[in-house]
Amino acid sequence: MIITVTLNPAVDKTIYVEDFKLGNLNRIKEVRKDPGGKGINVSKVVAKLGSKTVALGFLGGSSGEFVANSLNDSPIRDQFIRLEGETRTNLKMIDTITGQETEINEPGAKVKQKDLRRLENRLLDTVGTDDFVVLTGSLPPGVPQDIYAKLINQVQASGSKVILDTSGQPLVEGLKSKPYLIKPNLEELEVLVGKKLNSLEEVIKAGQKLQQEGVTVVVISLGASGSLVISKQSILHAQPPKVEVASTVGAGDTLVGALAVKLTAGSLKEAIRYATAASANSVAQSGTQVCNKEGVKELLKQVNIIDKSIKIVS
Ligand SMILES: Nc1ncnc2c1ncn2[C@@H]1O[C@H](COP(=O)(O)OP(=O)(O)OP(=O)(O)O)[C@@H](O)[C@H]1O
Ligand SMILES: O=P(O)(O)OC[C@@]1(O)O[C@H](CO)[C@@H](O)[C@@H]1O
Repeated sequence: MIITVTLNPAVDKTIYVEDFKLGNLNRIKEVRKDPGGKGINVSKVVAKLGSKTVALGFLGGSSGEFVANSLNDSPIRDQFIRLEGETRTNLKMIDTITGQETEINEPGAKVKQKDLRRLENRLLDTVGTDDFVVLTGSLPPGVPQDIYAKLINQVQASGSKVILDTSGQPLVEGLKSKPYLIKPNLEELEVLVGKKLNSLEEVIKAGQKLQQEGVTVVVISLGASGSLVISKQSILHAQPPKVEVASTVGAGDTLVGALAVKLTAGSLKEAIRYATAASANSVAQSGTQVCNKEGVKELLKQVNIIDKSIKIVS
């Protein structure tokens, strides 16, 4: 089973503006609302691909109800803890002329100590000995920076594997607990290593270092350039097919969700092939919509996997 934890979910409000001008009055042409937050998106992917998923985290207020109602209409099992505060609304703006996407995310509702303890207990009650647990997204106010580190230790002690997809200090702390898989994007990796990475070789070296420090699989996502998958056995560059971009919001979550589904049954190479097709399919959907099985199937043959292992001397 794939269990996701979204400590800071959101209603993603996507607004379409024609020729956005900073500092001027801009009028919205169209609005759409989707349940969001990284772990929720991962659960949406897992459900679309036909696997079982449970979603945990915090929800509150009318925005929280909006998210909960959409989960109820899906096969995702809702194990969210209800908070007194209001689940955040994250603004995603698309300029219909340039296609440029701008994201403005709220900090999220404050979490109390007692709610955090309930979440920890619920996660430990839910996790078995052979699950994937996806810990992902930013932390809302009130949650300590080392929460993911703590949850990784608890979950992995039970035999299940953790996929960690976060950034900044929660990622730095989380790495100390050696999660099974991490998926930083290039910018998050550069912040982590404290320098610009100017070539694919430099990115690979940085990923190899993390792998040698104890992460079994390091997946570095590179937007339209695909992803690098670094493990002890291989270094793969997965290149996606060209698609018409509607929204890249949730592309990384789709990569993670599809990887989790396919890693339970197949090789890393086939898992990243499938996940690359899935995330390309997700960027072709508007708002925070994820992939669909038929669309993924159509793109699968167009994914290119290059084995970089032979060229790299570590
Ligand atoms: N324009 C694109 N065309 C095809 N595939 C894409 C495109 N953009 C992203 N992808 C796919 O989606 C994956 C994840 O994208 P990206 O690196 O932007 O993740 P991210 O920054 O974590 O995204 P987010 O935080 O919005 O979910 C990439 O590795 C790639 O396979
Ligand atoms: O503020 P965070 O937790 O870093 O990211 C939250 C978020 O931007 O990530 C998802 C896309 O990956 C969206 O659904 C959501 O709004």
